[in-house]
Amino acid sequence: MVVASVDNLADERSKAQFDVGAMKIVWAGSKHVFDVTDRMARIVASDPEFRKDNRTTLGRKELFKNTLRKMAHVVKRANELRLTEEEASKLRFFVDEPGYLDLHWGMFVPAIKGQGTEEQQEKWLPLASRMEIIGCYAQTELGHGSNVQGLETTATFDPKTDEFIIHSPSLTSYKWWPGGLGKVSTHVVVYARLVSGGQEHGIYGFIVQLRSLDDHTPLPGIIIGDIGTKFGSGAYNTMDNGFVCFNRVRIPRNHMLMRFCQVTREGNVCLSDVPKQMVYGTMVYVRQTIVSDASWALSRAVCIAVRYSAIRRQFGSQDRGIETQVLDYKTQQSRLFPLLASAYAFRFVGEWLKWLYADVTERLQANDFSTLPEAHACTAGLKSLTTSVTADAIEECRKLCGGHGYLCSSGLPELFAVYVPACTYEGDNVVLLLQVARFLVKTVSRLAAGKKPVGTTTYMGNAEHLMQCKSSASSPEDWLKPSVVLEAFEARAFRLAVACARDISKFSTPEAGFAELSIDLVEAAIAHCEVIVVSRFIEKVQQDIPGDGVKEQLQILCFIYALHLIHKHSGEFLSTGCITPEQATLANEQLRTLYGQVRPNAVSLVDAFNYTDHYLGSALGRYDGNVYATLYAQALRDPLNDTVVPDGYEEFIRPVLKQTMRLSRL
Ligand SMILES: CCCCCCCC/C=C\CCCCCCCCC/C=C/C(=O)SCCNC(=O)CCNC(=O)[C@H](O)C(C)(C)COP(=O)(O)OP(=O)(O)OC[C@H]1O[C@@H](n2cnc3c(N)ncnc32)[C@H](O)[C@@H]1OP(=O)(O)O
Ligand SMILES: Cc1cc2nc3c(=O)[nH]c(=O)nc-3n(C[C@H](O)[C@H](O)[C@H](O)COP(=O)(O)OP(=O)(O)OC[C@H]3O[C@@H](n4cnc5c(N)ncnc54)[C@H](O)[C@@H]3O)c2cc1C
Repeated sequence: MVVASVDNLADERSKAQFDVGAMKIVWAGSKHVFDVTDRMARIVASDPEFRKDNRTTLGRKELFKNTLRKMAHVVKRANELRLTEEEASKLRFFVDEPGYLDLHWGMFVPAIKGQGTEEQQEKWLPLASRMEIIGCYAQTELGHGSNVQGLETTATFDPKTDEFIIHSPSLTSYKWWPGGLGKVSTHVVVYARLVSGGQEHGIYGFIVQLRSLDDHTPLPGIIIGDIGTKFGSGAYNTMDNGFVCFNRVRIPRNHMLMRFCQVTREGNVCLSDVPKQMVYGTMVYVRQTIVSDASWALSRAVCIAVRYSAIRRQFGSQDRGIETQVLDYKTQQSRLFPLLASAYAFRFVGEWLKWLYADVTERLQANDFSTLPEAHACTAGLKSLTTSVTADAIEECRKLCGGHGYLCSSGLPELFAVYVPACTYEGDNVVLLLQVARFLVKTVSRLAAGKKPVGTTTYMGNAEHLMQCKSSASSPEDWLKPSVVLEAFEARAFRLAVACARDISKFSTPEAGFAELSIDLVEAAIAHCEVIVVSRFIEKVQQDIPGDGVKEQLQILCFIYALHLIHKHSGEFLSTGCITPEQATLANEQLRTLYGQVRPNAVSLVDAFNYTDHYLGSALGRYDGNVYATLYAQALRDPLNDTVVPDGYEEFIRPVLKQTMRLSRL
C-alpha cells in the first residue's frame, strides 16, 4: 500500500507556472514590507519564549500569565533590537496571541491622538509610548454595545472642584468587554455622557486612572475584574476582557479628550465646528486595520487546507495503489479555490482601504469633512464583509481537512475561536451593514435630486444604463472580460439599492420603512461592498505586475473571486434581471475551467504568503508536508498521554469493570 509522502508538496511546487518569489512581494505589498515581515516572522519563530503549541492545554490562569510573559518579551525584544514602529508591530503580530498591547497601541493611543488636544497629546502620548502607563478603550457596557448613544455612564462636571465625576448609575452601565481592562491596564479612555449645568451634551472620551502605579491595586471608587472565560480553548482567553464600575470617581477637567468639544472652567460646553461623529474616529481607524488583517487570517486557514489537501489521499485507486489527492476533487476545489481567491481579494482591498483612510485623515486635518461619510461606509461595510467571509472560511477550511481539521493540532479550531469575535467587535457586522445601507439610500435619493455620486458610488452616476442593461455574455470566455463582470456587479448593487429606496418611500416614515426592509437593505449593502472588492481586484490585475506568470495567476484568481460570487448570489443577479439563467450557467462553466487552471499552482499560491510553520501553528499545514508523523508526535505530547494508565483508573474505571464482572457471573 502506497502512503502519502512528504514528496507530495515538492511535486506540487515543481508544477508552479509563476515566479513564487515575485508573488511574495505582490502579497506583501513591496520589497521593503516583505523584508521586514520576513525578518520579524523569523525572529518570533526562532525564539522559544514565543512557543505557542501548548496554548490549548493550559488553564486560564496559566494561559494568561504566559501571555503576560510574552507581551513583556515583545517589549524587551523591541527595545533590545531597537525596532521601528513598523517592525515592532509586525513582531507583535507574529506572536499571534491577543494581549493587552493591542488595545494599548491599537485603541488607547489612537484615541488620544485622534480626540486629544495638542496639549493633551503632549502630556499623555510620551507616557503611553514609553509604556509608563498601559491603557485600554472602554466604550461597551453590560447593557449597551452597538447603540453608542445609549451608553449610561455619566461624566458630570463639578465646577466647584474643576473635576468630572465618572459614575456608573446601574449594573447595565458597568463597562463590560474592554480588552486589557480586567487585569492589566493602569489607565482607560472611558466613553461617557457629558453632563454639565444639569444638561446632557453627548458621548465623549475621558482618561481615567484605574490602578495604582505603585502596587497595581484599583483606585478608590473602582470595582474592576475579568468578565470570564470565552469561547474556545486558548484563543481569546489570553486577553483580560474586563468589567469596571465607577462609583463617583473624580478626575481633573483636563482629562476629558477635548479636541472636538471643550468644557470651560465655568462648565460651558463649546462644540467645535466639526461633525459630532468625529468622536467615533478610533472605531473607523480600527475597522480599517481589521480589514487588512482579515486577509492574514483567511490566507492562513487556506494555506493549511491547500497543503493538507495536496497531502491527503482518498479513493480513486484500483487494487490498493496510489489514491487521489483530495485537492484533485472538483468539489474540494469549488470550496477551497474561491477562499484562496478571496484571500488575495481582501489583501488588495485592505491595501486600498489603508490609502482611503490616509486620504480622509489628511482631509480632516484640513477641515474637509466631505469624504467622512464615505470613509465610514467603506470601513464599516468592508469590515463586515471581510470578517464574516473569513470566519466562515476558517470553519470551511476545517471541514475541508476532514476529521484531522477538528484536532487542535490542525491549528484551525483555535484560529476560528480567536477570529470569530471579529464579526462582533468594532461593530456587529449586521449593524455595520445597516450603516452602509443608510449611506446607499441617501446616495440614491441625492441622485434623484441631480447630485453626482463620487468615490466608491461613482458607478451609480451611470443610473439609466445600470437600470436597463442586459449582460452581453454569450460564451464562458465572455465572463473573463472585466467590463462584463463589473457591469453585472454594478447593475445588481444599484438595482437592489434603488429598490430599497423606492420601497422605503412607501412607508409612513423613512424610519419605519428602514426598519421593515432591513433584510433587503443588508443585501443591498453586501452587493455594494462586493462591487468595491471586485473593482479593486480588477484594477490591481490591470496594473503592470512584475514576475513571470504572476499577473496571469492573479487574473485567474480575480475571475474566480467574481464568478463564485455570481454563483453564490445567483438569485439576486437573476431576480434583478442583470443576467439570464443561461448566462449564469456560462459563468459556472468558466469557473470550472478556472479551477483547473489554479490546480497546478495552488500550493505555490499559498507558499507566496510566506508563512513560517510557527505562525501557521498547524500539523496539517507544515511547509514540508510531514503531516502524519507530526500528528502522531503531537498526540503523544497530549497531557492525557503523560501516563499509560489514566488518572482516575482506580477510582472510576476499576470499580465499573469489577461491577460488570460481578454482573456477568450472576
Ligand atoms: C513595543 C511593542 C509594540 C507593540 C505594537 C503593537 C501594535 C498593535 C497595533 C495595532 C493592533 C490593532 C489591533 C486592534 C485590535 C482590536 C481588538 C478588538 C478590540 C475591540 C474593540 C471594540 O469593540 S471597541 C467598541 C466598538 N463599538 C462599536 O463599534 C459600536 C458600534 N456602533 C456604532 O458605531 C454606532 O453607534 C452606530 C454607527 C451603529 C450608530 O451610531 P449613531 O450615532 O446612533 O448613529 P446613527 O444615528 O445611525 O448615525 C448618525 C450619523 O453618523 C454617521 N456615523 C455613524 N458612525 C460614524 C463614524 N464612525 N464615522 C462617521 N460617521 C458616522 C451615520 O452614518 C449617520 O450619518 P447620517 O446618515 O446622519 O449622515
Ligand atoms: C472579543 C471582544 C473584544 C471586545 N473588545 C472591546 C473593547 O476593547 N472595548 C469595548 O468598548 N468593547 C469591546 N467589545 C465589545 C464589542 O464592541 C461589542 O460587543 C459590539 O460592539 C457589539 O455590541 P453588543 O455586544 O451590544 O451587541 P448587540 O448590539 O446587543 O447585538 C446583539 C444582536 O442584535 C443585533 N442588533 C443590534 N442592533 C441592531 C439593529 N439596530 N438592527 C438590527 N439588528 C441589531 C445584532 O446584529 C446582534 O445579532 C469586545 C467584544 C468582543 C466579543
